[in-house]
Amino acid sequence: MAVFLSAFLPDSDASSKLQVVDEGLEKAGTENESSPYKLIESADIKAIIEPRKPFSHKGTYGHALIVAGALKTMGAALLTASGCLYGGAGLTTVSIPESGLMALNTALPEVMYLERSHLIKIKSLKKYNAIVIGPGLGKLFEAVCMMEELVVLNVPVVVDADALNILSKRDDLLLHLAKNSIFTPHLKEFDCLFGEHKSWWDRLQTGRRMAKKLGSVIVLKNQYTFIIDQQGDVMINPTGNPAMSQGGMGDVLTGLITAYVAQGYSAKAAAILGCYFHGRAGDELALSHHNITASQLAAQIPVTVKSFLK
Ligand SMILES: NC(=O)C1=CN([C@@H]2O[C@H](COP(=O)(O)OP(=O)(O)OC[C@H]3O[C@@H](n4cnc5c(N)ncnc54)[C@H](OP(=O)(O)O)[C@@H]3O)[C@@H](O)[C@H]2O)[C@@H](O)CC1
Ligand SMILES: Nc1ncnc2c1ncn2[C@@H]1O[C@H](COP(=O)(O)OP(=O)(O)O)[C@@H](O)[C@H]1O
Repeated sequence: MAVFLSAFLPDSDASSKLQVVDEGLEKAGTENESSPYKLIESADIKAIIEPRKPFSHKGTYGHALIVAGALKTMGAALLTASGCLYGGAGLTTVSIPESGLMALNTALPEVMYLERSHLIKIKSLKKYNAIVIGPGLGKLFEAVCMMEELVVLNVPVVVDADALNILSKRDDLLLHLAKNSIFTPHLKEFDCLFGEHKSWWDRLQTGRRMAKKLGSVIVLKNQYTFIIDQQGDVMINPTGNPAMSQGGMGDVLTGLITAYVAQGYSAKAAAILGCYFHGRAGDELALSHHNITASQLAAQIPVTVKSFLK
């Protein structure tokens, strides 16, 4: 049965109505004329996800650093940290303003703290297996400097929210960010970064071109989230629902994707796993909840992954 791309877009366009979406990620190898648009299926996730190993310890699952939060948006940093924690990273450290320290220790005692001033000690950042910057960070001069430091560090990063808005004004940073980074914009952030678009079809084509140019993965968030890989192929995430439309939900997704990067998955695999389980956790909760808070969703993630693996 053919699935058409227009079914996954909030608007339709003559071009999108003609595009067929392959079901499953592995179609490329089995059909002569494969489509660049692929629908993620549970079999694809089973092929990617690895069970936790019997002889393992916290070091096995990586150390994630989250650079996020400002005085009035500290919650975004905490939600990102909870996504990372519940996503199974071995160790999670957040770099937030000192004013958030008490909230961090109260809400998430498993998470460690790194002073903002230590972010300029580039060598000390090399020990992290995954770094994310942006949620609730603000656009102040300090945030721009942190973005500059991460470009100098030249390691792949997960870039979200305010860090995306900073990059939208700094092509020099955007183009020099390490390849295999992951960008996680919603519609407004995407258009801020790459220019206004009249249709979702146009937005997707820009996403494909930019993912190739940057050599990175773009996670274009929407009701159906599009994961665009370094070759410009588009993976469509089928999970998620309107009960999830509450603030902070994207911060949890960002933390979850970062957890998978810390655990050693490739940028593409981490983005696919993160989006799929984020939406699936929401779908499970929506069976008994009219709406879902971001914190609730984070706590559901290990339950969802466990039941999926059974
Ligand atoms: N607890 C905390 O600390 C939280 C902190 N947060 C942090 O705050 C920072 C700024 O966040 P922000 O909400 O002010 O700006 P932003 O998300 O850019 O939205 C601006 C406008 O864009 C639109 N829009 C948004 N999403 C859309 C979508 N999916 N699809 C389509 N349109 C969408 C929408 O416009 P409208 O559609 O209403 O015209 C909206 O009004 C950022 O760092 C973030 O991490 C939040 O995560 C919340 C919890
Ligand atoms: N109706 C919906 N259907 C599916 N997913 C949704 C829906 N509403 C929100 N989401 C998901 O929630 C997240 C919202 O992200 P974002 O807009 O960045 O939130 P925030 O900035 O508040 O953290 C995205 O991953 C999006 O796919």
